[in-house]
Amino acid sequence: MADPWQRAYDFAVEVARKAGEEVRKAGESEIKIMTKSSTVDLVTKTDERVEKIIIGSLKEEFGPDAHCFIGEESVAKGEACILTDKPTWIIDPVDGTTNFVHGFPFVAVSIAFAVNKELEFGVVYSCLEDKMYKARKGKGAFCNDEKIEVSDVTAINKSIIISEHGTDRSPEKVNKIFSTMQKILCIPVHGLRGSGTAATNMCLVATGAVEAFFEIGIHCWDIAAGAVIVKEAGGVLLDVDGGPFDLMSRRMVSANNEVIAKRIIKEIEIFPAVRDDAPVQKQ
Ligand SMILES: O=P(O)(O)OC[C@@]1(O)O[C@H](CO)[C@@H](O)[C@@H]1O
Ligand SMILES: [Mg+2]
Repeated sequence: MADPWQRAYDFAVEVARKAGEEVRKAGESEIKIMTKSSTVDLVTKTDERVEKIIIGSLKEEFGPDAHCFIGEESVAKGEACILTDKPTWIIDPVDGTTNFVHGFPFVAVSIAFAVNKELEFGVVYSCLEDKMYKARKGKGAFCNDEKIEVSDVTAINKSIIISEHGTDRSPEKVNKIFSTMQKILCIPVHGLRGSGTAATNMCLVATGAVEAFFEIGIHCWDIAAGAVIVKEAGGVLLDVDGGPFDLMSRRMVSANNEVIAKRIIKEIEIFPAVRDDAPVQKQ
C-alpha cells in the first residue's frame, strides 16, 4: 500500500531546508534578542518569522484546516499545546536560539508529524552544519541521505553522554542537574557533552557519535523529530524513571540501547516539570 504520508514527509524536508536557509541568513545580520520564561530563555524575531514561514508553507501545500500545529513560538504566544489524534505538525523553528544569537555553530530546524498521537516522521536540519537528518517510521534514519545507526557500545564506561542544563536556573533544579551529571561523570564515562540543542543532541545519538542524551525540562517541539530519528537509527526512548517515553511529559532519555539508558536512569535525580499539555493556569 502506498505510504499515506510520503508527500508530507518529502515536503517537510523541503520546508526545513528553506527555513534553515532563512535562519542562516538571519545570523549574518544583527540579531535583536528578546526573552520568554526567564532572562536566559531567549527568542528572536527570526524564531517567530521562521515559524510563520513553516506553518504558512504547510497550510498552503495541504490546505489551511487539514492539519493541526504545535509550534514553539505559537505556544509562547498563547496557543494550545495539546496533541490530539488529528494529523499534527510539531515545530521548533530555531532549536538552539542561545547558540544562534551567540554564533555557536549548532542550530536546528525541527519538524515532526504525528497522527493518532503517534510520530510518523521527523526532520531535523542542522542548518549551520548543513546536515539534513530525517526519518520516516519503519524506514530508517538518514543524514544527508546516508543511512545512520546508533553506536553498539553497551559499556557505560566507554560512552559519551549528553545532557543540558536548561533555562530554569532555580538553585534546587540546578543542584539536581549537576548532581546527576557529577554521578554520571564519575561512573566514569568517557565524557559529558551538550550541543545546546536537543534536536541536534538526538541526532548525535542517532549517528553513534554519543551513546545517550537525557534531559528534564525539554518541550515536545525540541524532541519530537529527534525521537523518530533516534528510534529509526536503532535507538531507544524512555522516561527518566524507566517507564515508557511520553512526548508531552518534558522528560526523556534517548540512547543507543536499553543497557545504556537504564544505567543512566539509575543516576538521574528527577525534579518536577509541568507537562506541555497541562491546563494553562488562569491568572
Ligand atoms: O528555545 P530553544 O532554542 O528552542 O531551545 C533550546 C533548548 O536548548 O532548550 C532545551 C532546554 O534545555 C534544550 O535542550 C533545547 O533544545
Ligand atoms: Mg527548542
